[in-house]
Parts: sequence; structure tokens; C-alpha cells
Amino acid sequence: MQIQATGLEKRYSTVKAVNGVSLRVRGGEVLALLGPNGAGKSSLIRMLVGLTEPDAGELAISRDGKAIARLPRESYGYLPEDRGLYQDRTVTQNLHYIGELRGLNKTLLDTRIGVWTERFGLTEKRTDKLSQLSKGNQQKVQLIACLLHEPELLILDEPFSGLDPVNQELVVEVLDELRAAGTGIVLSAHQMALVERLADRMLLINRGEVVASGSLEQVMQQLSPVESYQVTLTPETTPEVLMALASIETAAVEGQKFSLTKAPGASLQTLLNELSSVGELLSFSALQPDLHELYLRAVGGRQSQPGETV
Ligand SMILES: Nc1ncnc2c1ncn2[C@@H]1O[C@H](COP(=O)(O)OP(=O)(O)OP(=O)(O)O)[C@@H](O)[C@H]1O
Repeated sequence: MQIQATGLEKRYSTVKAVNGVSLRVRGGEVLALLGPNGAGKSSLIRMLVGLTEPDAGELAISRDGKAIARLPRESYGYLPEDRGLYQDRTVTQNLHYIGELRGLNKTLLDTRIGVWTERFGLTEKRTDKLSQLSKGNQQKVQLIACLLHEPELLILDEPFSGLDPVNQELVVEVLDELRAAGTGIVLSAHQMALVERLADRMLLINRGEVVASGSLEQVMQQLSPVESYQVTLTPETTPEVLMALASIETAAVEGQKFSLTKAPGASLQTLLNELSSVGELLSFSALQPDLHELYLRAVGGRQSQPGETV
């Protein structure tokens, strides 16, 4: 199963929620959608599962290389933003209901419900009504409801929300296993550290538009093309002396060390040679901000505003 979206757009009256987003997801890979509140992630996801129609752009779905009009219902599991199970029914009743809708027979359902509730630590809660469960446990039941029919594709709107760190790890582990077994996964999330570990590719969206996309390395490169380093030199020198070197664009003192950014076009070897001409190079390390930091720099101060007019 593959979904290829090209130039998707979605407008709600005066708000352009999604503006020219292209993406692809295939079996065996995880695509993560990142972006601040109101960026357009859920709007994008709703178009992928066919709940809403794009105003513009193309959604091409194919299975075994053959184009199909829309995702067959049994082929995907969808965790919606507004969770949709019955609060006054028990965990088992809810899961049976969902499983039957997906065409599973009772025996198979009993087995799978047993396996998944055990995996998610919910065995003791199976006869509890959903309303009696904590938010995190309800979230786990919702996730199980997406997995029961073993779909080829999982489309998960914020699967980690409401989960404690232990359960977030559990979900990462489960998604990793499903990916290894060939499931394609699209998820939106705000948990950078988890996304860094899980996603094969990511799409950073702000105000409905893609700000950066690709592998973690590619996204970091797009968001932070400047190469920064931290060095210790002896004898001690000054930022002014360092900035006089052709390979250095900026230099600042940080305690006993200097932090530098390399001039565009200068090679690492030239930088090292020039530093060595100033003094003995005692330490040299690359300074790479993490995804969280880069994300904040990319969207900080210009976050999506709900109801923003275009
Ligand atoms: N049904 C709707 N009617 C009108 N406006 C909507 C509707 N759904 C979303 N929007 C608007 O579209 C924009 C994108 O919202 P969306 O829910 O897609 O963002 P999101 O990235 O999923 O946000 P969050 O991280 O808060 O879930 C927002 O400005 C939102 O107010």
C-alpha cells in the first residue's frame, strides 16, 4: 500500500489549514508529521483517510503497484484526533464492536483482544467501562482498536498523547515491530525525542506549509545549515583573532572555550588548518542543536494562529 499526496490544500471558510503539502508513505516506513498546534496536521490526516476531500492537489493510492480510488476500510487503522469509542461500554465490548465492524470473527477477536490487552497492560481492565479508565488507558484501548484487524497502514493522530513515559516507550516498541513487519505508519506527534527515534522520514509543518522534510539528518540540515563547533586553543586567543580567519564566520568566548560557526563554502580541513595556525588545538567538537531546539527556532514566534485569515 502506498499513498502519494501532491500539493494538497484544505481550506475551512477563511482558514487555509493545509497549503500545498506533498508526502509519500509506503509499507515498512514511519512518516511523522510535526508542527505546532493548528499547523494543519489533523486536517492533512483527515484527507489521507478520505474523511474530507482536498480542495486542490492529488491523492494517489496504490496497492501492489495498482492504482485504487480510495483506501479500502480494512486496509488501514485510524486513530482520530477526537477519540471515538463508547464510554458506557467495557473495554472488551468496545473492542469486539470495532473488530466485528472490520469483519473479524469472534474466535479471532477473542484471541487478538487477549494478546493486545495483555501487551498494553490492560488485562485487569477488560471488564471496566471506558469511562472508568484513566486517560492513558483509554488511549491504549483506542490504539488497540486500530490494530485489531492487522491493517497494512496505520494513520495515527497523536498516538502518544496522554501516555506516561513507560507507555510511550511501549507504543514506540509496538510501532517499531509493526514497521518491521511491513506496516506503513503515518503519525502526528509533539514528542520530538520519540519522533527522532521512530520516524524514517518527517514533515515539519507550520501554518499549513512544509517547513522541512526528509530523514532526521535532512531535516536538521534544512533547519540548521550553519555548521557550529566548540574549540579549545592554547595559547589563549580572542574572538577577534579567530574571526579574522577566512574559514570562520562568527566566534564567541564560552568559558575556557570558543564557539565558532564555519564560513559558507569553507572546508573543515581549512578550518582546522587555520585554527592550528593560531595556537595548539586542544579540543574540537561539532555543536549540533537537537531536533527540539531546531523545531523551536523554526516555528517559535510565528506559530499557527487558529482562525488566521488567508
Ligand atoms: N472543521 C474545521 N472547521 C474550521 N476550521 C478548522 C477545522 N478543522 C481545523 N480547522 C482550523 O485549521 C487549522 C489547522 O488545524 P488542525 O487541527 O489541522 O491543526 P493540527 O496541526 O492538527 O493542530 P493540533 O496539534 O492542535 O492538533 C487551524 O487553524 C484550525 O482552527
